[in-house]
Amino acid sequence: MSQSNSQSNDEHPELAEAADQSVDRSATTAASATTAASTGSSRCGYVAIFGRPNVGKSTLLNRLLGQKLAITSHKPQTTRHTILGVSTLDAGQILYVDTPGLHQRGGNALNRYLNRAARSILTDVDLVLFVIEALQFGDEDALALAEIAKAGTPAIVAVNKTDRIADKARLLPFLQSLSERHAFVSMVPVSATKGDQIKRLEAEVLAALPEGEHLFPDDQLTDRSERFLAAELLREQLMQRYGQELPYRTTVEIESFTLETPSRKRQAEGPRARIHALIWVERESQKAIIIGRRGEALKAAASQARLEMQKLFGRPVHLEVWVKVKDSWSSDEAALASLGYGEY
Ligand SMILES: Nc1nc2c(ncn2[C@@H]2O[C@H](COP(=O)(O)OP(=O)(O)OP(=O)(O)O)[C@@H](O)[C@H]2O)c(=O)[nH]1
Repeated sequence: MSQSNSQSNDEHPELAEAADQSVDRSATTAASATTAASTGSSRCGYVAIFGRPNVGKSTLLNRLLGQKLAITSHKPQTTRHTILGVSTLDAGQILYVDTPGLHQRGGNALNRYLNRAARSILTDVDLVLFVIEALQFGDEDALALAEIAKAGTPAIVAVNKTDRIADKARLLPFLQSLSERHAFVSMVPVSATKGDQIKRLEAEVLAALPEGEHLFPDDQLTDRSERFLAAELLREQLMQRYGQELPYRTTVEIESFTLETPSRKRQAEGPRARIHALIWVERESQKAIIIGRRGEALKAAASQARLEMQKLFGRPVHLEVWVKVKDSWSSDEAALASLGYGEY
C-alpha cells in the first residue's frame, strides 16, 4: 500500500495568530523542526492520538496522512482498535497511533477493553496528540487529560473543529485556560475536516520527536493487514448507516481473504481480492434490520464498503457478506477474544 501526502487549505492566519499569542514554546519547536530538516538530521517517533470519543481523532489522522486509513462516523466510539498510520516526511517519520476514544462509563466488556487499549498506549509513545473540540472542555476531556498527566508523556493539544467557530477571537481565552490545566508542549487550533493548520500541527509534532532513522519503509502506510482494514471498512458502513444503538451490537469478522490471479483479459488490473465477511449480531431482529427489505440495506452497505476497499488497496475487490447471530458478544470477554479484541 503506498501513501501520498497531500494536505490542502492550510492557510488560516487568524488561527495561526491565536496559537502564536498563547504558546511561546511552539515557535521554538517549529524552528527546531526546520533546523532538523536543513541539517539533514531525521526525527522519528510514536505519537498517540488521544481524547474522548467523537472529537475527530480518526478524521485528524486521515488528514495528517493525506489518505483515508481510519474509519470515521458521527457516532462516538467508532474506533475500536488501535491503528498505526505512518507519515513519511522530508525531515523524518511520524508514527501515529489512533486510539479508541476514552469512555467515561466503564460499562460492558467492550467499553472496558477500549479504555484499557487507549490508556496502555500512553506510556509507550514519545508524544501524545491530545484532541479536543474548540471551546469545549467537559468531564470526559478532563478524564483523558488526567490520564496523560499520569503517564507523564509530553503532549501537544490539537484544538479541533475550529471551522465551527465563527469568531476566532473566542479561541484566545480558551487556549489560555487550557495552558493553565497542563504544561502542553504546544497548542494548535485546527480543523481536521477543512485541513486548516494541519501543516503547522505536523511541524510541531515532528519537532517534539527524538532524532532517529525511519522505522518503516517510506512507502508503507500502516502495519495493519488488508484483511483487518477490510473488516474496518465494512464496520464503518454499519456505523454510518444504521440507527443509534444497532452498530454497537455488531462486529465484523473476515472469514477468508484471498488474492486471485486475474484472467488473461484482466491481467492489467493485477490480482483481485476475494473477501468473505461475516457480520455478527446479537439477535434475529437485528439481523433483519441489517439485511433490510429484500436485502437492500445490506447490499448498499456492502457495495459502498467494496468501493472503499478498492480505493485503499488499489486493486479490484469481490466482497461477499453474511449476517449471523451470536448471543451477547459485546458483554462476553471470551467472545470478544474470539473476534480479535486482544487483551491489554
Ligand atoms: N465540523 C467539524 N467536524 C469534524 C472535524 N473533525 C471531525 N469532525 C466530525 O466529528 C465526528 C467524529 O469524528 P471521528 O474522527 O470519527 O472522531 P473520533 O474522535 O475518532 O471518534 P471515536 O471513534 O468515537 O473515538 C465525525 O462526524 C467527523 O466528521 C472538524 O474539524 N470539523
